[in-house]
Amino acid sequence: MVVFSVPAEVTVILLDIEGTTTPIAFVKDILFPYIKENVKEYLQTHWEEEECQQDVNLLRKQAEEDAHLDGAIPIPAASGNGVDELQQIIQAVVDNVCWQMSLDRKTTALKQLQGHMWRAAFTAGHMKAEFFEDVVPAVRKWREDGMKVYIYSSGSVEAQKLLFGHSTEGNILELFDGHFDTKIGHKVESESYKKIANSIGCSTNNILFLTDITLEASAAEEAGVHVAVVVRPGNAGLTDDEKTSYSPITSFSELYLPSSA
Ligand SMILES: CSCCC(=O)C(=O)COP(=O)(O)O
Ligand SMILES: [Mg+2]
Repeated sequence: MVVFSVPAEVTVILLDIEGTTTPIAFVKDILFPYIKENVKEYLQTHWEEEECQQDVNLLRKQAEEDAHLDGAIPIPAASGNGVDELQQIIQAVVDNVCWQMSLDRKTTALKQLQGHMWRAAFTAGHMKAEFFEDVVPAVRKWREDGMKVYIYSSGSVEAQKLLFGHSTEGNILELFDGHFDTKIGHKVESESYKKIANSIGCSTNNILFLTDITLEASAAEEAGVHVAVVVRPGNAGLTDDEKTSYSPITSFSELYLPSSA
């Protein structure tokens, strides 16, 4: 049951994660609660480490940019005033992280810390990433048909590699030619897709982007990228207008590649 014929000029498939390869429930019920439940202890344990200090500095910079936003939580710099001050700063970081997460913000600062925190849970085998059942067979088939397959998610590249390296399907990292995150730009900005094409070494019209978010789809389209919007169980539904404007698919098996004929 083919519902989307992939244009012949497409040589690269670019995949979103949450709501596209992976159920939103896995992110909202497993990945995000892990952060909220463990962030304070993580900061207390790793505070002196260079990586943790870099994460905190990036969060502090983000907090300064966010100062004008309703409910924004500043992160004070240390003045060297002892244990009480340190605990206050840690609490401010915790509150800032929880505030950002309550708004499902996709800032590089938040995503970088989350990626570092998930490392322990994935590598210890406490968490295994989940994919919709059509995902892995389709990606294998696309690669056999000569497609390159990349990931573009708001989750940090480090987090993406943890996810695909520790999944219910095992380590499937080898299926991907590369990864992009918000360091290249935000997913709702068309410039990001031009930069991705440039980095891959192709034209934007050689790329097909699969995502569940129509704002991301329209930004990609504006850059000349082909898009198909993915509708999965647990995703927000599309409006009638969105159903008409985009090409909704419910499974990767609904894509038809001319090269596979
Ligand atoms: C390694 S992805 C973790 C999920 C996440 O943090 C996220 O923000 C997912 O966003 P996406 O761009 O994949 O929809
Ligand atoms: Mg998504």
